[in-house]
Amino acid sequence: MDNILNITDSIYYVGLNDRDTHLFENMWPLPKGVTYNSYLIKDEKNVLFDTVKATKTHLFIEKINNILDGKKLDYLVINHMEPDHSGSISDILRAYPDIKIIGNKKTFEFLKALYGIESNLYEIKDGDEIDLGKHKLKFYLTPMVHWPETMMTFEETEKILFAGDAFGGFGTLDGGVFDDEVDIEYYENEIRRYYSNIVGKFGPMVQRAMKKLSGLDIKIIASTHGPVWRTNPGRIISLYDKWSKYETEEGVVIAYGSMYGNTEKMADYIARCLSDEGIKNIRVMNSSEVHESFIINEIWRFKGVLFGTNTYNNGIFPRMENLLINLEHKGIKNRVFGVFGTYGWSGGGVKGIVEYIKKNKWEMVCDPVEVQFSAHEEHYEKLRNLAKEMAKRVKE
Ligand SMILES: Cc1cc2nc3c(=O)[nH]c(=O)nc-3n(C[C@H](O)[C@H](O)[C@H](O)COP(=O)(O)O)c2cc1C
Repeated sequence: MDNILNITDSIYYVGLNDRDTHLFENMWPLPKGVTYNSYLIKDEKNVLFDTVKATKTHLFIEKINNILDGKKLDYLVINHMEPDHSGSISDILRAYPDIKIIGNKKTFEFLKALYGIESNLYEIKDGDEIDLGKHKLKFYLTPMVHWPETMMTFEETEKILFAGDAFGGFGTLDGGVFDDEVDIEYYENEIRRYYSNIVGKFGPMVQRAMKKLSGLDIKIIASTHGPVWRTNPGRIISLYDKWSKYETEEGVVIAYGSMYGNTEKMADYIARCLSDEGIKNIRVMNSSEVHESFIINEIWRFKGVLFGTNTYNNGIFPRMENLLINLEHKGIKNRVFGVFGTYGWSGGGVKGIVEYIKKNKWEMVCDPVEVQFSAHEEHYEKLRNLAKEMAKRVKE
């Protein structure tokens, strides 16, 4: 019985690190890896919470077998059906053919459509409870955090919330698993990146879920990604509250696209002017170099957003347009925006960004600043003015 990690005396961590996958959802970079967390309660009835990505099934089942030590697995609770958590369900069913799979109506629709599984089902409704012996589970449906079937399970004796993807983040657990065992600031940035990239679009549904859970005396939050919060669960709850309300800090993100440095020159000048105005948090980010995942993360944090682009084939520089498409998907709100850029002959880059801003009803701090080929002495006043208007708004 080696390598067994207890969350409490009878609750075990059976998740795994993934340092091999480079892109989460084949899209979001994973420089620090990711975990697929799963948990097991041993009681009169033994229950597993979610599974792991199919690439990790073998190690996962080995861990479960070690802990159960010949005992049977009675239930599998599926809080979320995304394949990074549901990928081992078929194998669990093969290993434990008598298991009952607990989920809601939508879970079972997805289970059939994804894996063809239609047997061993135990359907629950919002607020239903199941007794395990010493432990008691209560189910809370939390749709669209961030899929339609998503739910959370509260274990009432030890007051632990099995939260699915909510409160989770990127980053492997390198030894430490609990919030008090790790440098939590190292994880917080990756938790916000996970939130903004994966869950961010669903802020109102996160708020609805948090209201539903607000009466619970939660001692431990066990998400399906990242650290387990046992010492300060209030910290991740308040961060989630802030992010899902689209609240901001004082600071400006300048995201730009530039082939030959002319638009970048404007970005650097504006950044210097913002600093003159007393803004300390300024992030100048090259959209060709920095994946939009990281730019979105910074935009989720700060109130001011400046977009810079050259003109490329009559339109926005493609890497910048990609960022705009993503931000539009995320439904970003409560920010103030500004635009600057360059063109050679006909223009179209700056105009294209302004169209995005209008379409999304995002607020602009002042008119855009556009120059032919490169900014010179006569353009600096306008750029300084853009920085001043932006600084004024983010300090409000
Ligand atoms: C491949 C390419 C395509 C371009 N397409 C246009 C265009 O359609 N319309 C235009 O006005 N300028 C166009 N330009 C000119 C650039 O927008 C201009 O040179 C600008 O100063 C480049 O800024 P940068 O150095 O920040 O990339 C193009 C330049 C290149 C290299």
